[in-house]
Amino acid sequence: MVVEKKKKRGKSEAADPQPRGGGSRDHLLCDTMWRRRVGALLLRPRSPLPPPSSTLRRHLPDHQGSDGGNSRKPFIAFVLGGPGSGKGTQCARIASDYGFAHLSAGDLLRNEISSGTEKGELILDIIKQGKIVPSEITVELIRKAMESTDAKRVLIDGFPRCEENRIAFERITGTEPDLVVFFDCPEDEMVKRLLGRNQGRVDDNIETIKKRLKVFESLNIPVIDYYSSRGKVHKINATGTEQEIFGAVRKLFSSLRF
Ligand SMILES: Nc1ncnc2c1ncn2[C@@H]1O[C@H](COP(=O)(O)OP(=O)(O)OP(=O)(O)O)[C@@H](O)[C@H]1O
Ligand SMILES: Nc1ccn([C@@H]2O[C@H](COP(=O)(O)O)[C@@H](O)[C@H]2O)c(=O)n1
Ligand SMILES: [Mg+2]
Repeated sequence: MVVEKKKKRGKSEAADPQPRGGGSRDHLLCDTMWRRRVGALLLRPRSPLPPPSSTLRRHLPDHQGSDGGNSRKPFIAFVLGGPGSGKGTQCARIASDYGFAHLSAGDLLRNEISSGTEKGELILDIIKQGKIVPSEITVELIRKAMESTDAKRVLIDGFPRCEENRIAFERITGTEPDLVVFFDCPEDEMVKRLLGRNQGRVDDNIETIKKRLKVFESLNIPVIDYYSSRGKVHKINATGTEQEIFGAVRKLFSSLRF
């Protein structure tokens, strides 16, 4: 199933998106420009990315398991949707009712900002602009978080945000998601929710929200389309109350064989 395009998501004028093939793509940078700026940071001598460690390998091969249960990889669900579509809210409920570890890419990046490192400053700068952090940084944070959980079911919330994220994840971890959940929400509803979130996030202001919506439309939707073409996407209507939406989520998760 290829996901219907933005018309169905009730686009508002707030986003003023550029056509995918044309117009200025500055706001769409996955990491081209930033790579230049952070070249030194990323290319600094450091140990090369290790091959999946034994802990991660235990999680990564086919999750059906091939050596008596010792090599089971966790069931991995990517959770996608526009900014404010309710990914974090629904993930918290899924984690609690279905025993998933909840790894939020945004939270992992924000934790890195709190560390006060040079990398943290770079991440803050990118998040303030609603752009996407270089994949090497995000995938490494996710890889470490996956390694440090024993959970057999993992939700990866807000990742992959662009094709480059997806490809880097698959290359570095050697695995793919078992399921992709897409919370489909109209833009005007997402804007309303974000402006009312009140959690002091540096990117919850109308200017940055507009940029995040454009980035979602231009870079994240192609990832959803990619997984749709592989039969992995389950789209959930993310309008209505949290409880109503969780009703649809429950239907999906109760039908899964982990
Ligand atoms: N169904 C809903 N109806 C109204 N408000 C909601 C609903 N679901 C979540 N919210 C609220 O909307 C805001 C955004 O929700 P949430 O943080 O879960 O979104 P998100 O998709 O994780 O956003 P982001 O991509 O910015 O992290 C929060 O304040 C949350 O409490
Ligand atoms: N894969 C990702 C995920 C997030 N970011 C950056 O963090 C911001 C906030 O993410 P949320 O999921 O918490 O909304 C997002 O706008 C990006 O700037 C990222 O770069 N890559
Ligand atoms: Mg979130």
